[in-house]
Amino acid sequence: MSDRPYVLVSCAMSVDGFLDDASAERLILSNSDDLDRVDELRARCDAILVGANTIRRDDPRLLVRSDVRRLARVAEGLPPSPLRVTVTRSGELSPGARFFAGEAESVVFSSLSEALPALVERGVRRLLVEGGSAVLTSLFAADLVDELQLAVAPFFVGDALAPRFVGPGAFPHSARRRMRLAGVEQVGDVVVLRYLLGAMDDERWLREAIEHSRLCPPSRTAFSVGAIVVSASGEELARGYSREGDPLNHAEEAALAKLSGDLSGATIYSSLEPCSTRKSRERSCADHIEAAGLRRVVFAWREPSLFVTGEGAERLTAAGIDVVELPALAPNVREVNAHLF
Ligand SMILES: NC(=O)C1=CN([C@@H]2O[C@H](COP(=O)(O)OP(=O)(O)OC[C@H]3O[C@@H](n4cnc5c(N)ncnc54)[C@H](OP(=O)(O)O)[C@@H]3O)[C@@H](O)[C@H]2O)C=CC1
Ligand SMILES: Nc1c(N[C@@H]2O[C@H](COP(=O)(O)O)[C@@H](O)[C@H]2O)[nH]c(=O)[nH]c1=O
Repeated sequence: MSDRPYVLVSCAMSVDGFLDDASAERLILSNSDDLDRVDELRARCDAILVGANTIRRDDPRLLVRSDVRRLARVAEGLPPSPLRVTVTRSGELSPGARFFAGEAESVVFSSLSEALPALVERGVRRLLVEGGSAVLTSLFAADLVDELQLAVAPFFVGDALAPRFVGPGAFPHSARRRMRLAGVEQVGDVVVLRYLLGAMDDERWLREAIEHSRLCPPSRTAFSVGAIVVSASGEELARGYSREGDPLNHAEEAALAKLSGDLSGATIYSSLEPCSTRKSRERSCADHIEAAGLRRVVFAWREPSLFVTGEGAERLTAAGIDVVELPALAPNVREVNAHLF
């Protein structure tokens, strides 16, 4: 079992890096479309965490607002809104806070190091952290964030007493370990920057999977693919290559067959996009990945339509799995498969 969930930080800051102003009123930095984007993130996670001071200052509900999204969750057998989580050392939380009211469950921990494994125990695989500054500083400094979605609002706050996005800290992502920019989205007058913090690891593991594919017995009718399953804490769990042990085996299938138990925090690195249909067997690699409970897939090369039409990335995304494509490594995969072209 992984020791922590996939941690996605979502917050909005002013162009000069503040999460709020210093007044007692909550400052809305997002616009309505951006708040709707955050609502979608809420609907797709298992729990939402904020620091105790955000509860004291903002009195947030932390519920999914959209009826459609709440109903869709219920149809999937989930509660209408995710579990609400906070951390506090002082324990100073008002029982009348909205955090404790309404249709979602609420849970309070005394530290982040207690909270993360306990949430895994409760079945939380994907945790959305919305702030505030102190909690974000701790999580980033401890290298516990997998993804950051940062909305930048087009105005200044300019008050030294206001909370910054993060305070000072020894952050592992410095100039020497840059986060990977995975997307830039304009939402009206707000820009949303999406960063992946395990970026260096992604590239390293994917290169390793491509090297592993060199072990494949050559075939004129199938690709040579390598796959590696890595836990949330960065340990290799299993690896596989095409035709390993059986001439019909795919790499992802071979790797996953070596594993059992909870793989929800793990990532599978595959040199080629996982297949969505196959001629030789009934279940595709996309099926195997979904069935194994993996929530993250990283691959280098979209499957060229030589043998079947690949829609693995689309299928996995539609199943709520995070799919990351690193096309910069696609030529390396093509080189291993040069005999097919
Ligand atoms: N723009 C945005 O997207 C967002 C803005 N905000 C803003 O952020 C501000 C709040 O930020 P901030 O004041 O930094 O507070 P936080 O919300 O980060 O809460 C800090 C409190 O959380 C508890 N805490 C933090 N870290 C730990 C830990 N490791 N272990 C145990 N408890 C911990 C402590 O509670 P205790 O004191 O009880 O011991 C601490 O005082 C508000 O103004 C809010 O509006 C918040 C979220 C999103
Ligand atoms: N101000 C601000 C955010 N603030 C976050 O939203 C919480 C309020 O949630 P709720 O009561 O459910 O609406 C608040 O406590 C804080 O965590 N979020 C954003 O995406 N953009 C914003 O501009």
